[in-house]
Amino acid sequence: MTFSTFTAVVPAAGVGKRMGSTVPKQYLTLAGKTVLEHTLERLLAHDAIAQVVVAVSPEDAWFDALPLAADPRVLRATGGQERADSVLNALDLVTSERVLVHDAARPCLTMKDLDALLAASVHPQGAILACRVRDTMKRGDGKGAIRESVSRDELWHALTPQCFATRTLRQALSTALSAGHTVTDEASAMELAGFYPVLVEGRSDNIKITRPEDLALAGFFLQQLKESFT
Ligand SMILES: Nc1ccn([C@@H]2O[C@H](COP(=O)(O)OP(=O)(O)OP(=O)(O)O)[C@@H](O)[C@H]2O)c(=O)n1
Ligand SMILES: C[C@](O)(CO)[C@H](O)COP(=O)(O)O
Repeated sequence: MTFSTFTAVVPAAGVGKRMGSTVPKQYLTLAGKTVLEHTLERLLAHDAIAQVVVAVSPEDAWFDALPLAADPRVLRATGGQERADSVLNALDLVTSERVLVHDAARPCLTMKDLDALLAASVHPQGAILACRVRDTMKRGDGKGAIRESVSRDELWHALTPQCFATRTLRQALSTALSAGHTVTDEASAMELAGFYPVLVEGRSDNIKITRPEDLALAGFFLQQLKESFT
C-alpha cells in the first residue's frame, strides 16, 4: 500500500518520575541503543514518514549526542511542562497536512501496526492504535473496596501512534490546554473538540516504558520482534 507523506512528532521531554532512573527513560539502553533510537529508527524505516520532530527538554544533554540527531529528517523542538505542551510545541515545526504522534517511550512499534494506522488515517476524525483490555474490570469505591464490575466490551487501552490532520490537532490541543483540561493523549483533545477518532486494534506488546520492570519486558519484545519482524 502506498501512503502520502506524514510527519511524526515524538514527545521525548519527560523526566520519567515513575521509572525512577537518574537518566530519563528515553535515554536508557535497550539492546545496545537508547530507547529513543529504537523508536526513531522504527518510525524512519517507514516510507511514508518523511520527517520526525522530537520534542526535547531544553536542559537535555543527551539528544544532540545521538547520531540520529544529525539526520536531516530529524528536527529538534523544545519540550514543555506536560506531554501535551511538548506535542503542541513540536507541531509548530510540522508542515505536512497530516501528523502522527508517537511516544519516545514506546520502542516496540511494528511496521504492520504502523501500516494499519496509516491506512486508517484517511478517516477525517483521526485514528489511534489501541488494544482491548483483557482482565475483568472493577470500579473502586475510592476507599480500597470494589464498587462494581465494569463491562470490558467497550474498553480499550490508548496506545500510540495517533494520527490526525495537523491543523485540527493543533487547534484541539491549544483549545484544550487554554481551557485547563488535562490531556494525556492527542485523542483526548480531539474528543473535547467533538471528534471521534477511529480505534485501530494494535499489538499489546507496543508497551510504553513507564515503570522499571517495563525495560526488561521491552527488551524481550524487541528480541521477539527481531525474530519475526517484517
Ligand atoms: N513534559 C513532557 C512529559 C512527557 N513527555 C513524553 O511523553 C511520553 C509519554 O509520557 P510518560 O510515560 O508519562 O513519560 P514521563 O512524563 O517521562 O513519565 P512520568 O510521568 O513517570 O514522569 C514520553 O515519551 C515522554 O518523554 C514529553 O515529551 N514532555
Ligand atoms: C499517550 C499515552 O501513551 C497513551 O497511553 C499516555 O496517555 C501517556 O501518558 P500517561 O501519563 O503515561 O498515561
